[in-house]
Amino acid sequence: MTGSAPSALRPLHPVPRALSGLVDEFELDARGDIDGIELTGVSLSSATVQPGDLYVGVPGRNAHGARFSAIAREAGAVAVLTDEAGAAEAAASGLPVLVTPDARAALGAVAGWIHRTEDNPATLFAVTGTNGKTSVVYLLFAVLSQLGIEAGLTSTAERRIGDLAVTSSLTTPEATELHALLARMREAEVRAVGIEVSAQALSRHRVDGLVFDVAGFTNLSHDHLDDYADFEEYFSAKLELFQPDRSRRGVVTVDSDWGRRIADSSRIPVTTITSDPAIEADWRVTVTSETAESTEFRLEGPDGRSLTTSVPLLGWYMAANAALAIAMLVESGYDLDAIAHALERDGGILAYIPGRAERISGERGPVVYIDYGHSPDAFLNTLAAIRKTTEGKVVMVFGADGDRDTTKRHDMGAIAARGADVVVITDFHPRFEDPAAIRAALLAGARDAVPDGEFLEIADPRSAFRAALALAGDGDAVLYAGPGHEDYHEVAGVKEPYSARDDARLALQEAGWL
Ligand SMILES: CC(=O)N[C@H]1[C@@H](OP(=O)(O)OP(=O)(O)OC[C@H]2O[C@@H](n3ccc(=O)[nH]c3=O)[C@H](O)[C@@H]2O)O[C@H](CO)[C@@H](O)[C@@H]1O[C@H](C)C(=O)N[C@@H](C)C(=O)N[C@H](CCC(=O)O)C(=O)O
Ligand SMILES: Nc1ncnc2c1ncn2[C@@H]1O[C@H](COP(=O)(O)OP(=O)(O)OP(=O)(O)O)[C@@H](O)[C@H]1O
Repeated sequence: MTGSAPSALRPLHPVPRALSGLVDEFELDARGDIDGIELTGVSLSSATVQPGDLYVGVPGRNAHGARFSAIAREAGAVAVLTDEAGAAEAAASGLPVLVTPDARAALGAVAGWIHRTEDNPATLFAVTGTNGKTSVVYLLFAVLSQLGIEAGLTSTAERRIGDLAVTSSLTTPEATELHALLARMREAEVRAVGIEVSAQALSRHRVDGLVFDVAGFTNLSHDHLDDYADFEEYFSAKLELFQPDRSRRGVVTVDSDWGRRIADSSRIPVTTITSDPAIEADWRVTVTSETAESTEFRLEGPDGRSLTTSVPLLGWYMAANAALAIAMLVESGYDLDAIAHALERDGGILAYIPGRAERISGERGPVVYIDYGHSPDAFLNTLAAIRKTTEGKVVMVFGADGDRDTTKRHDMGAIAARGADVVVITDFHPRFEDPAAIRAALLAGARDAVPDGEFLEIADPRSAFRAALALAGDGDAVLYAGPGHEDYHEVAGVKEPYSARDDARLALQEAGWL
């Protein structure tokens, strides 16, 4: 049930809005004739412009978007919104130009106006945190569907409306895509939407123009320190979601100091949740049984009510994620007893999360998981969960992103070395970096942690996975961390087709285990 083509979902029947109305509403400086022009959409990239769109040219790392105004016009754009720096290039396209001091900052409200997002009756759930966002969004979707509610989601893996899905490019879409998606969801009568909100999205105005009904926080650990100067700055970006201009209510996991700080510093009503018996919170989750196939847990609420259910997913943290999803639903007005009834009827939460500790193996041979975890904390948790349900040895295959936070590599290597019996280091999206240097950094972390550990270095991921499989047998587990749901491998700017899930299935067939 993974997505199809990587295209955005837009409304099928947009109701046009007058360009002059936009100018008045946002007091824009209009240059050129705007009379009679109607807008049916808005795009931040010339590559995604559709006829009737407003093209928005913002400055980027590589270029000013206004440079692509002529291409946008050829694709059907009817006007350009940009800043003063882009105005001349935008005007050269011959389109009318609207100027505003910071076009990216204006974008959320503008996209919301064009797509009439305020008319959307859906309940909006936002999920943030370093790990678990995608999982919570899918768990929200699953429980809502089991309640008979038409649901939608946007995640790192896909944008989904019921059975319709497209592959995602960013974790959180740009405001242009997000508002269009919500308009499409309104057409499909979606009543509730789970939205994965990255720190980058908050910092870059991607969720502007929305106020979420309930925001959820999972945790904070080492990641994205290429984008943020330090943890404090990364934390501040996430904290923004728990303020009145972004969300109405919050449910915050207080297992860590970061969570407690969010709960204390937030200026919206916050309900707390924990899976740590030593911590006080409004909601408490206790894992009652863990197997390779499923995790069962009990959730106790603030008013003495509780439920016991299970997720068909590996690890205590999936129980924590499911409990967070349920608490968010209750905070938005759904009844805990109704949720308990639906889950009991169905024998637990019917969730499928693409590429999150996804079990690829069958009945015979080692248990093989493909996971999207690419941070030290994700490695720690997934390895601990696999260790708990594995009698034999644990073999781990992984690499690290090129051109992304380099400071986490040493810890990733060290945690893998400590948690797995055999570690196979391979390439994972080296992008423009030297792949050998990335592997060396991971190996150094592994060797520093476990000097006499068993480490293999195999650059080609296909060969690396097969080498790992050759070392495993019945009762053992192989964890391939990093690629998750993805269907490409990015080397020097080229995305080569590569699905770890498909390749792992093929390797299991070759080995006679599938
Ligand atoms: C560092 C960063 O955030 N870059 C984003 C930025 O790209 P950029 O500044 O490099 O853009 P640029 O190439 O200079 O182009 C400038 C403008 O011209 C437009 N353009 C450019 C070329 C062209 O032919 N036509 C055209 O219209 C671009 O759409 C852009 O609006 O603007 C682009 C358009 O919106 C984004 O796609 C791009 O995100 C890149 C892909 C990215 O990787 N972002 C990461 C940091 C990110 O946001 N990650 C989080 C992950 C969170 C998690 O893992 O938890 C996320 O939410 O996805
Ligand atoms: N609540 C949690 N606490 C700690 N680790 C978790 C938790 N949930 C998931 N993980 C780990 O993080 C990995 C990534 O999970 P998930 O994709 O749900 O996170 P994410 O926040 O969406 O990350 P990304 O935005 O990079 O996709 C999982 O495979 C698991 O190893």
